[in-house]
Amino acid sequence: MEIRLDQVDVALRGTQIVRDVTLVVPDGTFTGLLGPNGSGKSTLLRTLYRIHKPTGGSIFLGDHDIRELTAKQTARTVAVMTQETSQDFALTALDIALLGRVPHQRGFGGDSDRDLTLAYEMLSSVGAKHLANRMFADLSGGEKQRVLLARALVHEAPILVLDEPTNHLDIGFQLELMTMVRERGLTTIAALHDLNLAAAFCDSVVVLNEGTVAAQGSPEDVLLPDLLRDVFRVAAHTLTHPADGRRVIAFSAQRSPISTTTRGAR
Ligand SMILES: Nc1ncnc2c1ncn2[C@@H]1O[C@H](COP(=O)(O)OP(=O)(O)OP(=O)(O)O)[C@@H](O)[C@H]1O
Repeated sequence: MEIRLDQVDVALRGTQIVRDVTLVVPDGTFTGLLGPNGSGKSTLLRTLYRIHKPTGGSIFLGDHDIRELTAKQTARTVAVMTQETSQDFALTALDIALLGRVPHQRGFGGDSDRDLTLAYEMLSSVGAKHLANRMFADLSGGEKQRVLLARALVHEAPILVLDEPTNHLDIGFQLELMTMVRERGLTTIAALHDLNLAAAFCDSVVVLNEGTVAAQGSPEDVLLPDLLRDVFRVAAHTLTHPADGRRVIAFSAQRSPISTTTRGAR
C-alpha cells in the first residue's frame, strides 16, 4: 500500500516543526527517513500514525486520506515500532507481542489461538521466542527492540513505520533486523541515523533538515559528500566496499563548521 504525503506541515505548540513535505513511498518499498537530531523525523512519522494532525497538506495511505480513517482502521493499516513503551505494566514479552493483535480483536474476546500462534511465530522470527515469558520491563534494550519488532509484525498491517529501529542493537542484529524488514516486502518508512545502513537496505531515502526535505531519491544519488556536509556538518567520503562493490560512506573524525547558507532559522 502506497504512502503519499503532499505538502505536509505539522506545528506543535505553535511552532512549525515540519514544513511542506512531499514524498511517496511506493507499495512494498523501503524508505529511510534521515536527518540530524531535531530535524522532524519522529514528528513526521507520528503524523503518519495519527499522534499528530497535519496543520497543512494531505496524507494518503493507499486510496484513503488519513483524516477519513478511524483509529482502528489506522491501527490495522499502519504497524509502528518506536522506542516509546510504557514500563509501568507487568507485561511479559508475549503480552507485548500480543498487543499487536488488538486492532484485529472485537470487544473483550481475548486472544485467539491464531493470535497466540502468530505472536510466538513473530517472536521466533526476531530471535526472541526464548524471552516470551520474561517480564518486558526486565529485558535489555536490544531484547526489548526485538520484542517491539515482533509486536509490529504481529499487526499484519501493510505499512510498517519504524522510529530508530536499530537503537540498542548490536551490529549483527542491526543487519538481521534490516534484512528481515526488507524481506517482509511491506511498505516501510524508517527513521534511521546510520547512513550506511540506510544506503545498504533502503530503496530510497528522504533527508530532512530543519523540518523540510533537503533531498530525496536513491541512496546513491542523495548520500553524497556535499549534502552530508551541508545537512549533517560532517566531512564524508564515498568508498567502494572491497567485498561486494557497494558504495559506503566514510566520515572524518571531526565535525565541519556550521555553514551559514544552509542552517537558517526555522
Ligand atoms: N510534542 C512536542 N511539542 C513541542 N515540540 C516538539 C514536540 N515533539 C517534538 N518537538 C520538537 O520538534 C523538533 C523535532 O523533533 P523530532 O523528535 O521530530 O526530531 P527527530 O528528527 O526525530 O530528532 P532525533 O533524531 O533527535 O530523534 C524538536 O525541536 C523537538 O523539540
